[in-house]
Amino acid sequence: MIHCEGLVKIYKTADLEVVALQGLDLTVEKGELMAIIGNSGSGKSTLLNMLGGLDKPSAGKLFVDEKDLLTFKERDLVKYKRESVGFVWQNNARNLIPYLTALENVELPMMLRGRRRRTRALELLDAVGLSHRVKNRLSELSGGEQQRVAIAIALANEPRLLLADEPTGSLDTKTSNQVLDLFRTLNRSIGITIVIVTHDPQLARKVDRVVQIRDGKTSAEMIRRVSYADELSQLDTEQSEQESESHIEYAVLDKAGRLQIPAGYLDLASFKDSNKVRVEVEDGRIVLYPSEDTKTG
Ligand SMILES: Nc1ncnc2c1ncn2[C@@H]1O[C@H](COP(=O)(O)OP(=O)(O)OP(=O)(O)O)[C@@H](O)[C@H]1O
Repeated sequence: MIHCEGLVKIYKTADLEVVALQGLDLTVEKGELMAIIGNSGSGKSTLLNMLGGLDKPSAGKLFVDEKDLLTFKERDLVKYKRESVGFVWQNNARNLIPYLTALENVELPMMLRGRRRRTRALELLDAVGLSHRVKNRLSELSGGEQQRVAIAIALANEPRLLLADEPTGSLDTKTSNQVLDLFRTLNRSIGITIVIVTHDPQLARKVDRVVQIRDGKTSAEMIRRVSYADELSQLDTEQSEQESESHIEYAVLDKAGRLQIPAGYLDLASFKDSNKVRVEVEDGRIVLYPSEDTKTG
């Protein structure tokens, strides 16, 4: 569904250049529900903007649904944004119009495409669990309910890809969980591919795969050992796993053979004061040893 290779984004301001993405590789399968995590400034929103066609990469490859976004003309981008992707933002003022009802808010993007709307808008509001609130103005809804309307709007034009930037950032834990469960339900029921950018490790636990970005590059991947549905059923029978056991962490090995050692591992005394490691192959494994240099001084 998504294939990025060596993606670079440089922002040029009056007197400086910021390299927000530094050769990022990422593949997302069709129908995946995945999260991108990373510290502030690591490049998460930049990546999401590239995936959504809101901004153009400076270099690299970016294919979504086998379409090469780097070759898109302005007209192709408008069509892509309108038909292929849906967005959900943390700040739902970006998605919603407060003085319109929930129903009118969902109808609006469909009107812009000249489509049959009322029935579909009602279906969408039902799908996000808001059939009892269709006539309420946005200003009369809670934060979680507004975010559900935002998700219904994002789905209005039947996109194949849903991009969410900190969608639970302004919600309390219980409401965040409900919104996340909704993402999961939609992912399973309509098979839509969902990419969520987040700081929230709890949110990251609820998806099948988490990709970590550091300094504009993918640095690690956590892949769920047990499906989320299985984990929930285990919770019911009180055989819950430890948090740390729900995902396996992988370091990312890039095409040039570069590997980023996970944060914390290099704090081991034997590795701490050297910028070299000895690399050996043993029984089909690649093993890293502290370099001899450290021992000899
Ligand atoms: N329009 C822009 N012009 C100049 N620099 C930018 C622009 N947008 C982002 N940057 C810079 O690019 C880098 C990556 O920013 P980005 O917003 O993608 O990070 P992020 O991981 O989403 O951070 P956060 O979690 O704080 O939102 C930062 O150094 C940021 O200051």
